[in-house]
Amino acid sequence: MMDFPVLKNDYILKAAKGEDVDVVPVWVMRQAGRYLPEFREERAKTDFFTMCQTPDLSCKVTLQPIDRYPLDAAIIFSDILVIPQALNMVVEMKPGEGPVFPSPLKEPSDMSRLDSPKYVSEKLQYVFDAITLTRTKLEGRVPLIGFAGAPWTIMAYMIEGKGSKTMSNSKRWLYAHPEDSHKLLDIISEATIDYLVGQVKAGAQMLQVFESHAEHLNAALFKEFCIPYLKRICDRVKESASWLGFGSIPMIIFPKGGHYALKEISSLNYDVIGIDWTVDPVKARELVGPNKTLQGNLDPCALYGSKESIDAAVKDMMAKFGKKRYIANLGHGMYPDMDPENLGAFIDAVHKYSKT
Ligand SMILES: Cc1c2[nH]c(c1CCC(=O)O)Cc1[nH]c(c(CCC(=O)O)c1C)Cc1[nH]c(c(CCC(=O)O)c1C)Cc1[nH]c(c(C)c1CCC(=O)O)C2
Repeated sequence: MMDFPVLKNDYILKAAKGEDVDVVPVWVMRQAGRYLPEFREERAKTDFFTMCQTPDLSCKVTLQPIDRYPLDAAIIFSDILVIPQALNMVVEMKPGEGPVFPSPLKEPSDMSRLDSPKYVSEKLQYVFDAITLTRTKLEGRVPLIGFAGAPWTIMAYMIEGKGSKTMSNSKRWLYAHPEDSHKLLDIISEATIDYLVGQVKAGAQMLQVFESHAEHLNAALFKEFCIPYLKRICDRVKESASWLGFGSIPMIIFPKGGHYALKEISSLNYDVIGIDWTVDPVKARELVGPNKTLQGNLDPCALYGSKESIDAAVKDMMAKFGKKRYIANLGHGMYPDMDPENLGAFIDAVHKYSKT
């Protein structure tokens, strides 16, 4: 096990475990990103995936929001789509368009193009190196979060080849090729387990699994095509981390648009459930019960409002969540055209209402 600087702020780890904290911890999704001028300056010089593959650059932009704001966690700068890349698919980041796969999986026979998940950890060593470097450079200021996409979300990208309004290509697989869908989800899950365990070994102190495409499914599809894989990932990663001497690694599941599945998800071993802004925090608490930490859920677009309106929205949000078993966050990521000052107003408001 590596030797890292002593952790000075463990609020988020405590909140994840349900321990009492005197302030509500806060971080935001996409906190390292284009809304920050210092990120855009780096990004202007280097292609997106080259940045991900260069530990010095990944570390540098991961630390940018930590240097600027009193956040309670850092999240490693990378992308969920490094898993399809490690399975032998080409993914490019097109300006103004987002990620694009030039040759997506069209039919189940295309799965023969995929490499074995056995080699994923070797191929993603650059992420582990970025994590180790960043954990060192953080000097114990805050914990470092690692992450991966959930299997359905990754499968949908591999089949659609880009963002999609309907996900009808990938959903066609679920209805027309259920067995092959399970085969693909199994491959992605095995890759993801090794990848997340590798992140823990490299220094990640908490993990988030992004089920960003939950909104396209329903309770029945989620139960068949998501739950078993989310369960396998959580149980196997926790078991390996514990066996390797890292104790109980806190894990967050973020099912974006998955309001219909919250109760089912609460039966899994994730410590934290992230909710998007469409879910009422009081209803979410009823659904998941008292033994899970909730994370979220301000509408990111609230950051387009005035500082006063952000303050009022945070006050309302925090009254609904309460201060126990709660991690403050947005209901999804920052957008590139947001004012960095307004993120500061969000974080200040969380601190203000977490004290009173
Ligand atoms: C679906 C998804 C992806 N990537 C990710 C998800 C899950 C979260 C979600 O639901 O948004 C996860 C992700 N992507 C990125 C991070 C870094 C850590 C952080 O949150 O700060 C994380 C955790 C950096 C990024 N990932 C991306 C950027 C912007 C790309 C750029 O700089 O050109 C960043 C900073 C690109 C990306 N990557 C992806 C998309 C759809 C896009 C385009 C979005 C856009 O253009 O704003 C796939």
